[in-house]
This record gives sequence, structure tokens and C-alpha cells, in this order.
Amino acid sequence: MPSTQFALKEKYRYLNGFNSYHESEAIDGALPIGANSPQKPPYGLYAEKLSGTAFTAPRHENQQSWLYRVLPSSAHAPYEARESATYNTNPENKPHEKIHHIPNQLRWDPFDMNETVDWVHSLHLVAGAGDPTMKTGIGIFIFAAGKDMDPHEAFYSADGDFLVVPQHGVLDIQTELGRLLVRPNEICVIPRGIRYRVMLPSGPVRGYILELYQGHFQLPELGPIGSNCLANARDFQAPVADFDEDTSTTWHVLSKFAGRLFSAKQSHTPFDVVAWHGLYYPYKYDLGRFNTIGSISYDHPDPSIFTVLTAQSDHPGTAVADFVIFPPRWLVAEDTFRPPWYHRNTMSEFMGLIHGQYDAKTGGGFQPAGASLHNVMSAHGPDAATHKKASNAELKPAKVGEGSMAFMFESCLMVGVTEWGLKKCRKVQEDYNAESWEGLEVRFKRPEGSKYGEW
Ligand SMILES: O=C(O)Cc1cc(O)ccc1O
Ligand SMILES: [Fe+2]
Repeated sequence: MPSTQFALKEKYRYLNGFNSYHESEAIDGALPIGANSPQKPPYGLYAEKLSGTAFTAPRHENQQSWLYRVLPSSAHAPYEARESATYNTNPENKPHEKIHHIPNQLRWDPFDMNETVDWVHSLHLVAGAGDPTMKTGIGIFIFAAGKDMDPHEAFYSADGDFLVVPQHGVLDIQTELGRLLVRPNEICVIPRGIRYRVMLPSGPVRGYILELYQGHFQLPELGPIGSNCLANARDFQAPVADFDEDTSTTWHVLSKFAGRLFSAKQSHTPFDVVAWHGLYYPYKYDLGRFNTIGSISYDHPDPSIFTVLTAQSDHPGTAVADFVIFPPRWLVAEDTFRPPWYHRNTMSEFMGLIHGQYDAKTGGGFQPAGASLHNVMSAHGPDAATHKKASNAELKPAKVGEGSMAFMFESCLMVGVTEWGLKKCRKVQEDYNAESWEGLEVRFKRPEGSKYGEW
């Protein structure tokens, strides 16, 4: 059941709807009426356009917003490279650091918390494909932070859209367009370019991020399911306009640009947007609201029925990134091996666990805050313990995943694993294969009297 059905504090108010044209004003009358850029916008505000797609993108894809702010974003000193020796989240930029393309199934123990860093410095690229400079591919990050961002710092990524999946702790995110409070079992998307500041009201945080270097997330098609189910559009929440009025303090705007960090000084807050309207905005979603569909007859369906958001490649139906979840659900299929089948997939599958236990892996090695990667065509499926249990289970209706939420970033791209992901994080499990699949028994019994090869 949804976990956020109580009233939220006034500070966090939301506009409901996915890909809905929203408008919000923190002061009545701050939005111009009937024009986007009048000669004199209301209250002496500056009009600024923020485009998330090419100006000429087709209407159904076009995402732009108009921001009405105290000072335009361009009012800052030049960007300067910061921490250039250490900060780099784009391996394409780092010729000395190899990215490993390997067919092995990989599984990671829970990633460590790190209380010494803030959001900006918490990002560790674990795997990825493509290159933000070419606006192709994805980056998969683990984040772990224990410090608020500096009170006068804001951050944005020019590289892509962040899909943030918190596993531990609360993210209080002040964005240019308003505030979002994001807790475990919720996700948020912060589109490319939007400036924000992350505070940690409940202490350390940890989780996963998929950065989408190309396109934007959309809801999956529902096909014969009909007009509702899976993630319903009305459950996506965008912030309302909320602004500060600080024009006397030195601020630093940090930019992740081609994986590197830059910083620019300015003498006013970037959080000065009094009103905005458009289709390009950050949003959050409570995974507890997902309306899960499953088989009510027989066989295990493809996990695409669990897709929350998808970012399509140029080939319809083939995703650069699908965000898929495995919520608590009833299994009722008859004469069926109910967990996932053994499989090899042309897509790559990176999985994480927010809490609980994933029903396809009961051996204990896939833990909250851990991860697994089954790359293109790398064979996987239930571990031996799960297989044994599920092949002998009485097939009465059973609830699986109670108190649990696993997820998958599935991509048509082969993902490479970074040095950090493979070595430096020191979390890769050496015995993943042995623990999972080497215990599988040979069950094959040739029917008595059968002779192979005789017709
Ligand atoms: O590998 C996994 O655990 C993810 C997965 C789940 C499922 O129900 C079907 C296919 C699939 O890849
Ligand atoms: Fe799989």
C-alpha cells in the first residue's frame, strides 16, 4: 500500500501528474498571462527558458519550462575546474582508467556508508555505457553521503537526467523549481541542468542513481492492460515554486560537465524562481503506489510488467534504460515454476535492493544496499536454494516480497564496470556463481528404454 498517505508539511507541496503541463507561482500574479516573455515580466522578474529537448523536438516529446526569477542563471563568473585530479565520473574522459567489459555475473555486498562527504562527492560510477559528451548511454552510480551540501552551493549535471533511488536516509532536495522530500521506497528524477542542493535531515544517506545521458523517462505503454495500472500518472509529484531572496551572499554553482566538476561564483542564490510553468521539472514517485500486475493463470511473465519508467532508444520497445521494481505481490499461477526462469538476456540487468529480500535470491547474498549485474547474455536465474524450494512448493496463493523492494536498471546496452566498481569498492563477491548455481542438481532422468538417436 502507498506509504505516503499522510499529509505532508507545507514546505513540501506537490503538483500531481506525469508529463503534465504544470504551472506554479509562489506569489500570486508572478506568472505572466498569455505570453512567456513579456517586455516587463510581473514584479520585475526575469524570464528564462529551460529546455530539456531540442526546440524543434516533436510536440509529444518536447519538454521545456519557463522560469520567472530574481536574476537570470547567466549572472555568474566563469566556471573553473574543481578537483580535476580526483573528480571524474566519465571513464571516457579517463584514458588511464580502464572500464571492464566482462561477461561474468557480478554481485556486490552492501556498499559502505560514507559520512565524510556531501551529495556532490558521494557519487561513484559503478558501471555504464556510452558517453555523456555524445549524449548516448547511461551511468549507474552508488551514492553514500553524510553531510549536507554547503549552504551556499548548488549542483547540476549537464550530462543527463538523474533517476535517484534512495536505499537509506532522507533526501531533502531544494531545486530551482521547488522542494522535494525523498525517502527510501520513493524515487525522484532530476532532469539535466536543473540546479539543486541536497540536505540530509535524518543523517547519512545511501542509494543508487541511473543517469540517463540521452532522452528522458516516460511511462511504459500499457497495451492490452488498458488505461490504468503499473505506475499511474497522477502519482508522480512535481514541486511547487518556492524561492529565496538572497542577493548578497557568495554562492557557488557546481556543474558536472562531461563527468568533471566545475564551479562558478555568483553573488545571488540560484533558488530564486518565483514562478514557473512547463513540462520540464523534477518529480518524485512513491513505489508503494505501483499497481502490480501478474499472471492469474500460469507461467511467469516477463519483468517488463513491473516497469515504472522507461527511456526508449530510437528503436521502439527497446530501452536505453528501464526502471523496473519487484514490489510485494501475490503469486497465484498454477502448475508454474513461480520465480524467474533461468535466462540469458540481450539486455543488461543491474539490480539493487532497497529493503527486504528479493524472491529470486533467497540464499542471503543479495542484500539491501548491495547490487548485481547480469550483463548482455550472461546466464542467471534463481539460486539453487530458491529453485529447490519453488519446485516443491505447494502452489496455493502466496504473497512474496512482503516488506521488500528490489529493482532493476535494464538496458539494451552492454555496460562496462569501472575500476571502482570492480576493485576499489572491495565489495565484489568472489563466490557468487558457486553460491548461486553450482549447487543445482542434475535432475534429468532418461525415460526407461529410450534410445537416443533412434527413430
Ligand atoms: O534476473 C532477475 O532476477 C530479474 C528478472 C526477473 C523476472 O521476474 C524475470 C526476468 C528477470 O530478468
Ligand atoms: Fe534477469
